[in-house]
Amino acid sequence: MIKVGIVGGTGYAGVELLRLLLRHPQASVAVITSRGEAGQRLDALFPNLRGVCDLAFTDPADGGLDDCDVVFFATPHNVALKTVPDLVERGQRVIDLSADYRLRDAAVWEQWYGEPHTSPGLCAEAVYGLPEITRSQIVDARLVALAGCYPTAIQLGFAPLLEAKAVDTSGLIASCASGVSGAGRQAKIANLVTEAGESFKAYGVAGHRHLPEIEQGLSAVAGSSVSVTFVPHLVPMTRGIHATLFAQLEDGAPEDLQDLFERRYADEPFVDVLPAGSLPQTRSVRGANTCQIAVTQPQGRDTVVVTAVIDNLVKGASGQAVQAMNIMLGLPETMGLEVIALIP
Ligand SMILES: NC(=O)C1=CN([C@@H]2O[C@H](COP(=O)(O)OP(=O)(O)OC[C@H]3O[C@@H](n4cnc5c(N)ncnc54)[C@H](OP(=O)(O)O)[C@@H]3O)[C@@H](O)[C@H]2O)C=CC1
Ligand SMILES: CC(=O)N[C@@H](CCC(=O)OP(=O)(O)O)C(=O)O
Repeated sequence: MIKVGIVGGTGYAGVELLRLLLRHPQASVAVITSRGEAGQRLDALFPNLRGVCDLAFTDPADGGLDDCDVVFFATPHNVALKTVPDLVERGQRVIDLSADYRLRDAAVWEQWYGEPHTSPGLCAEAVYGLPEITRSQIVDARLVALAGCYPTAIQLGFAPLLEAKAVDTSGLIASCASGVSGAGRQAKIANLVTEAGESFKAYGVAGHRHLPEIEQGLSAVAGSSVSVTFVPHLVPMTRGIHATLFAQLEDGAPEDLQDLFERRYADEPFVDVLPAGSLPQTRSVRGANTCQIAVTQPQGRDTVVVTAVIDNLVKGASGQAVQAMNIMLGLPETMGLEVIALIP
């Protein structure tokens, strides 16, 4: 069995990791941390774990991660930065769900995250964790910087078009909406039912911290600089991201975009290209590690519209983290992830 540690076990991404790992046939959760709930049994905080898990939270300052084969960080930004270098040095394998190592240039990270980056050397070594694009590099990675939630949906949606050099890379547009769990479990007035409910709003229009990550990833796929206008929205639902992606087709683009997408993702267990004429909805992927995608060319004109949905906590975070772990350890990629989405 693989001994696993989770730093940040009281957050939404942490408890989702637990939901998946407690049923993973090859993983055994040895340590799960919380500063605020140290000593408390997990099932006291999360009653869905009664009878499934008799672990208690430990304080991250008390150690315990040394014996783990794989350590997941499900912590806010600028937390993994402080511990990951030591773990990696000791030969432990780390999957960081935060953005601490996602940007290859630490100076760009500092600009967007507003803190000094204390281990810039590891940014170059960290492997970006989006298996459908970086799988071969994840195999031997010591540190996986897991893709963000919006960046996952956006990159999976645009990748086939960019790989085929089918679209103008100077003017991609991504209009996306996220459920409220994307903002984490910490109390924030903006996320109260009374504030976010019965409402729909854009945020971060002038510049969201996922923009440099999205442009970095898409530029790597395209092999040239890609420019994106990214507008996120908050939608009053618990889970889910819906991405509507727009691009202008170039002369010489493949005629049959449906075929392009179907061929690109034919062997991907977690990407489902819907039949022509169907459009995805977030409820079809709730709880599952699936990205559903549709490609449309409205009225046969030169704008292509891709719609993509994921569960932000699964394919956008914890499911993708387990997928990366499976790849790193040479396990079947779908192990522990064969969960069917919840309807309704
Ligand atoms: N929510 C989502 O949809 C997604 C989240 N992510 C990323 O995953 C990470 C976790 O997100 P989420 O679960 O939503 O966040 P939450 O705010 O819900 O949880 C954060 C967790 O980190 C712990 N924590 C906070 N500060 C520290 C610290 N200094 N040292 C150790 N532990 C700490 C908290 O526990 P305690 O305070 O008790 O120690 C808590 O368990 C973030 O980086 C987020 O960006 C990525 C993709 C999607
Ligand atoms: C609705 C909401 O607030 N979403 C968060 C993004 C989700 C997240 O956790 O970001 P990472 O994927 O980078 O970890 C935001 O816009 O900042």
